Amino acid sequence: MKRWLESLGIPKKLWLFHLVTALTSGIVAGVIMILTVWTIARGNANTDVQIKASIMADNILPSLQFRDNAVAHDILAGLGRDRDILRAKVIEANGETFAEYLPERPGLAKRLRSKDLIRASIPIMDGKDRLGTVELVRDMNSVYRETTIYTMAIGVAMLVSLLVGSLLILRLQRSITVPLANLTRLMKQVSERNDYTHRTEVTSRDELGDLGLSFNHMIEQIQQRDTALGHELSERLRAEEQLAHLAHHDPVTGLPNRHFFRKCTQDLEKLQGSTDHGMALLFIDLDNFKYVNDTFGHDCGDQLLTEVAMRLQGAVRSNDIVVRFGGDEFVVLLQNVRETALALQLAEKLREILTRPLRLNNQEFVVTCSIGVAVAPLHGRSAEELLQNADAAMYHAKSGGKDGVRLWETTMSDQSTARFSMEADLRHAIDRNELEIHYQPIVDLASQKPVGMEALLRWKHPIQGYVSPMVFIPVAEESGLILQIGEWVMMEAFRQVAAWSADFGPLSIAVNVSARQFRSPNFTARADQIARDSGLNRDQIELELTESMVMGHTAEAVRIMHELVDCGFKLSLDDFGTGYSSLSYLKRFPLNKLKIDRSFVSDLPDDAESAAIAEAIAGLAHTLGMQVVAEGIETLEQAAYLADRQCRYGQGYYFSRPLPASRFPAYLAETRARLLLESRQESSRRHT
Ligand SMILES: Nc1nc2c(ncn2[C@@H]2O[C@@H]3COP(=O)(O)O[C@H]4[C@@H](O)[C@H](n5cnc6c(=O)[nH]c(N)nc65)O[C@@H]4COP(=O)(O)O[C@H]3[C@H]2O)c(=O)[nH]1
Repeated sequence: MKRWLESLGIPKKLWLFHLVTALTSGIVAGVIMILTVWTIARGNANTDVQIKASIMADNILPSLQFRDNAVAHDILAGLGRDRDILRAKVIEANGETFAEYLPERPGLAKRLRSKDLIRASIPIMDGKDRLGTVELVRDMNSVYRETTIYTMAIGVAMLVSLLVGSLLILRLQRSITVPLANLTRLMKQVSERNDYTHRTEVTSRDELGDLGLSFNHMIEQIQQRDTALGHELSERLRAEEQLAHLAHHDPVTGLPNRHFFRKCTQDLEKLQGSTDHGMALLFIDLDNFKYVNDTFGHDCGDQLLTEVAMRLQGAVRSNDIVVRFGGDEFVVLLQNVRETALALQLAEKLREILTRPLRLNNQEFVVTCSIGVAVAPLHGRSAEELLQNADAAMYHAKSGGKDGVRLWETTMSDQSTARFSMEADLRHAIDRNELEIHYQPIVDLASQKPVGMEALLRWKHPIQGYVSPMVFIPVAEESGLILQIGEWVMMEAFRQVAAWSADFGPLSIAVNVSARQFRSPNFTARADQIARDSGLNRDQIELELTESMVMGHTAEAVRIMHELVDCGFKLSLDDFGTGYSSLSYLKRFPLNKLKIDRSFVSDLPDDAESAAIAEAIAGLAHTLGMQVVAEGIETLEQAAYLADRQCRYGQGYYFSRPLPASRFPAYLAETRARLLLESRQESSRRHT
């Protein structure tokens, strides 16, 4: 029963409740009312018969006194109009019937035998004497009638109230079930379809109305959270995608990066077992990217890289992979290429495409590149091995004059290893006192007097002997060791020249500064501190910069140069004329000297072109208020030629090779003595 009740819906429960309540209360009330009506009707009938009997007793008294029973009978017959009176009788005191009236009613005898009769017996008194008794008998018909009528009225009232109650219940039931059904439908929509757009209609202000409002509010909040969550989720997904893209792609060119390359080659190797199916790897390094980047700024450099990336991608097949491997390094993985001839042919094609002129910042550039090629399985069975070998081949292409393609050969690995071991050895060079500075005099060309010197670094390798700075300075630059080495050179040279200046009078010292040193954040402060510690005057110190390091990021370079000049250092521009000198910039630089590169000096005075260049540089420097130093003077003619063309200073083997510190004082002393002697001889010749 309980289960059955629980399984019923609210409308049916309401109906059941209503029926049970209405019927129970109707029946109870009906029974009580019928009983009450019955009791009252019976009481009324009883009273009525008593009253009638009393009246009859009073009326019949004379008939009894005069013993006229006919009159008595007539009086009794007057009760005949009352349909409920069944018998009226006058009994004398002696018990004999004086008069009796029996109305003519159908079934009177049967009715008189009924148990439900009301009897009234009233004495007929004459004063204090009782003459007889009036006896009336009536049946219960009127009581039954009355009770029946009431019962029917109650029944009708009950039916009407049941009907009205049902209508009310129907309304009540609708006012409950409709909002509940709406809520249920909405909830299903939310839970099954995650659709938060709908709201339930709130029509009442009762608890159900509150429930509807609360539900709508809840949906509203869920919708907002859902939207926010969805937004957040899509943001996060986008960020994750972006991160994944960034982790595997180069932001400048959009090409896959080295991480992508490694992952991709690992996947390929897993898939295909090894590289036996054929794979060629091209390692491409741009030859003059650093110059473009330093001279024309990073934006220009980035444009160049993007253009290179586009050209490479446009030139390979769709299943080949082009990767930006590092700064100006690109790797191209050619799939299903087994023949070295084909790989070389493709590499040559790429080299040719890359060297086609391109325009950046309204200027035309030609970018050359060096390409190393390694082909599987001949030059390596794994992508990593191929990469190393192609890299080594690329180095050889570069050191062989750049702008070329080289196929990997077994001997190359040894040379690459040698480069790495050089870097490792160089790290210990300072600690192991393997570095030395040699000093090359700088001479006043007119008087031939040494006025200063250039510090030139030497590395005395324990096994290889003297290693040229042309070889180890690039390694030091690339590895960052140049910062430490450069500081050591300044410390050693400043200290040394301070000591010689004390003995020989003020001498100037020119120190080469590398690009990396120049751009290091605290270069000026460090140089200033080292100069202070050495005791050497700042105006004796000349820092040699190169064109490429000051032409790029000009504003920043000019700022650093001014910082150095403000500290009291002199600045000179080394190897002038070999780079891509922008003369318009030159006048913005606070330079003290221009150094004519020895390549223009070596062919002097016969080569007209070199002579014109040397002369132009000297003239330009003169116009800009700078002094000129010619490098690489090897002959008297060169010295004389340059001296005649506004070139005040010179250095070169003609005057002296770079000398170790131990021999430099002797050189100074001898030169001075010689010059003194020569000047005395000259003056005595004049006098004679
Ligand atoms: N053929 C010929 N050569 C002559 C003559 N006179 C001088 N030289 C050589 O010319 C180079 C001049 O130095 P540089 O142009 O600054 O070029 C330098 C400079 O760029 C760099 N370098 C040397 N020492 C340092 C240093 O301490 N720091 C930095 N950053 N670079 C250095 O290494 C380069 C090469 O230095 P070195 O091999 O010492 O070569 C030196 C010098 O030995 C001559 O008459 N004929």
